[in-house]
Amino acid sequence: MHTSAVPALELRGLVKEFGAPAAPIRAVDGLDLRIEPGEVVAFLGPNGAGKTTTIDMVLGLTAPTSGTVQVLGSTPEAAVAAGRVAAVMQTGGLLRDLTVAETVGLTGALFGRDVDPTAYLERAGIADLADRLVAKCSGGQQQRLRFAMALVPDPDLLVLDEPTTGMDVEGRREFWAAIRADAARGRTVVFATHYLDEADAYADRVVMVSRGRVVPDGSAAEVKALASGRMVSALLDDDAARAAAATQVAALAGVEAVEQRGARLLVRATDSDAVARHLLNHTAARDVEIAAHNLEDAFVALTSEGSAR
Ligand SMILES: Nc1ncnc2c1ncn2[C@@H]1O[C@H](COP(=O)(O)OP(=O)(O)OP(=O)(O)O)[C@@H](O)[C@H]1O
Repeated sequence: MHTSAVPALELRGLVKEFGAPAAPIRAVDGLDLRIEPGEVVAFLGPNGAGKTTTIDMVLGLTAPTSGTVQVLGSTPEAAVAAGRVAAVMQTGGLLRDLTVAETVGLTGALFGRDVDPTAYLERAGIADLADRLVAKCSGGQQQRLRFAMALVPDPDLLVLDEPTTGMDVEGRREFWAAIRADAARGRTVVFATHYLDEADAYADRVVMVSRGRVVPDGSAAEVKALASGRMVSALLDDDAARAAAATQVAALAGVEAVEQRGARLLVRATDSDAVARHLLNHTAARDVEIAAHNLEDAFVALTSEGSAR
């Protein structure tokens, strides 16, 4: 990563509170982040982590409670007004009765420019849809149209808030192919997602956000490992038998963590079948359950272990 004098984005001590001052909800809780020009960065975090609130502050849609946002060396409002930052949001911004090409033409007019829509549609991979009505486009096609519109001011920074929510796998793949091809020309891209695979596949750098803060760097691989594992849980009523079983499974290959919670034994492991087999065959365990670890659990595990909060 190169360091330039003016970062594409710099967030310092960013805080956003909602609700009554007496009992505020802290959506963003002291977020620090610097993104260099040309980086493609994913904000990865579970629901309610504060991703959208952060993006809203980057776009000047809402003011921070405290802390600062600098976009390309200026305020968000100035950067947006100058067309230096543009966004692809999940919804809104489209008129159903226009065609795809007309929509891009109108976007140009809003910036006081007479643009040729074709070039933008090609870059978004939807040139073949030029004459289709917006209302007839699929969700994924509409997102690529929003992307084409965002390209019109030729922004230095492109911000996308969970742009592929609701798209099928093929739609997501095509959408990201268009974004990556564009980013290869040097544009800075910041996107929010709660798809771990998407962050992993399309970002140069993954910034994990949890409870309004950035989870310390270097933990992307840790979250991935946590999220890919399985949780085996079993009931062992007798305390001594449970303790003995805990010692036994801890020695099995691929077991990452063993915890006793009440009468339950919880085992995080890569080979959940081996753990379940051992518990059923060699201990008094009953009511054995195996569950996939999801991103949400992985974040909770990581942040409760690693954070000072
Ligand atoms: N206008 C609002 N008023 C009150 N609380 C809000 C408001 N906007 C967001 N919040 C709260 O702030 C927290 C962060 O929300 P935010 O939408 O930023 O998270 P997110 O990471 O984008 O989540 P998701 O992935 O679900 O979109 C949540 O607890 C949410 O309920």
